[in-house]
Amino acid sequence: MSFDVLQEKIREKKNPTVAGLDARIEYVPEYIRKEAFEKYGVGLKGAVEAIWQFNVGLIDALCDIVPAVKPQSAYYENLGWQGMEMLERTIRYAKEKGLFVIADIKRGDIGSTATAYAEGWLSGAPIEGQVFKSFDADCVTLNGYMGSDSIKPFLEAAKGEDKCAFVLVKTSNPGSGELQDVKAADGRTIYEVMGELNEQIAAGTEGKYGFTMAGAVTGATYPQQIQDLRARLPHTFFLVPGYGAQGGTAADVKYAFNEKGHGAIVNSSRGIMCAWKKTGGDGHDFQEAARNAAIAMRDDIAQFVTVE
Ligand SMILES: O=C(O)c1cc(=O)[nH]c(=O)n1[C@@H]1O[C@H](COP(=O)(O)O)[C@@H](O)[C@H]1O
Repeated sequence: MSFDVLQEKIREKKNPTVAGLDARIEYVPEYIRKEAFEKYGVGLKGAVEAIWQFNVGLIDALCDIVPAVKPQSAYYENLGWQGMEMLERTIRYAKEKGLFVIADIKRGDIGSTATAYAEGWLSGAPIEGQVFKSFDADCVTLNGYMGSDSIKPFLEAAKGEDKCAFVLVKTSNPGSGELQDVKAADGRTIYEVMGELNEQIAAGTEGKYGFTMAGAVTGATYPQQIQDLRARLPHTFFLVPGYGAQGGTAADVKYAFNEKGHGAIVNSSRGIMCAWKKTGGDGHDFQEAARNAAIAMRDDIAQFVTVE
């Protein structure tokens, strides 16, 4: 329960950032792609092998720098069942390396269906009186805009396992204001209503750092809204995507943290995975480039936030 496990890992590494594992085949250096395609042919199987090699390389290069990784399910789903099997392997490998794994699945559905998702991603599937785990992530992202009954089954599944969830509140994309910034009858914006509902749903699950097991996604591209949400939601841990490739800066994300430098983690996916494309090399240096980009991000944020 709560975000204590993640907050501890952040404190150990003095680094409140998470590396996204969102590989498209064109992000993988050519020498890795070539070898995989020679072995398995140009197709889904070859692409899965190439991305697996890339993920292992990234995890090895980053595991002593970042506390967490966030694979986005879409980049595995688009390779079919072989992609999903590789996602399961990636999650297992990252956990073996001591990383906290946030499975970015953005799910949300009626209670019975949400329970099935929650079993698959968090607690395991109950079969003939036994529980069988598959993806076994530490945390998931959810789209809770269907309401509290679409979130609660995930919190139920996460209970007793030191697991948790992030619920979309104010997202980083350009269209996020179309619905999320609309004012409700009581004058609050929809994202404020969502954030407060989410904090209420999980009330009572606060851990030693004071955060409940239901975190919130607050995009780095909307710093004013992050500031608003930090003030409204003192018990909510924030996932802040949108740093780097989407234009968010360290000065923008600083508002997500409390006075102790706790309560938030900032994501970068393309900025770390694709760093090798900016070194002028042919990709053989992808691990060093990713590592340097992760260190630069950590040091950039440290100019504004000190994690106590
Ligand atoms: O839930 C998320 O992680 C998420 C929410 C959001 O509002 N915006 C957002 O970009 N994301 C995810 O964060 C990652 C951002 O990737 P980069 O822009 O490459 O750093 C992707 O995996 C997105 O799916």
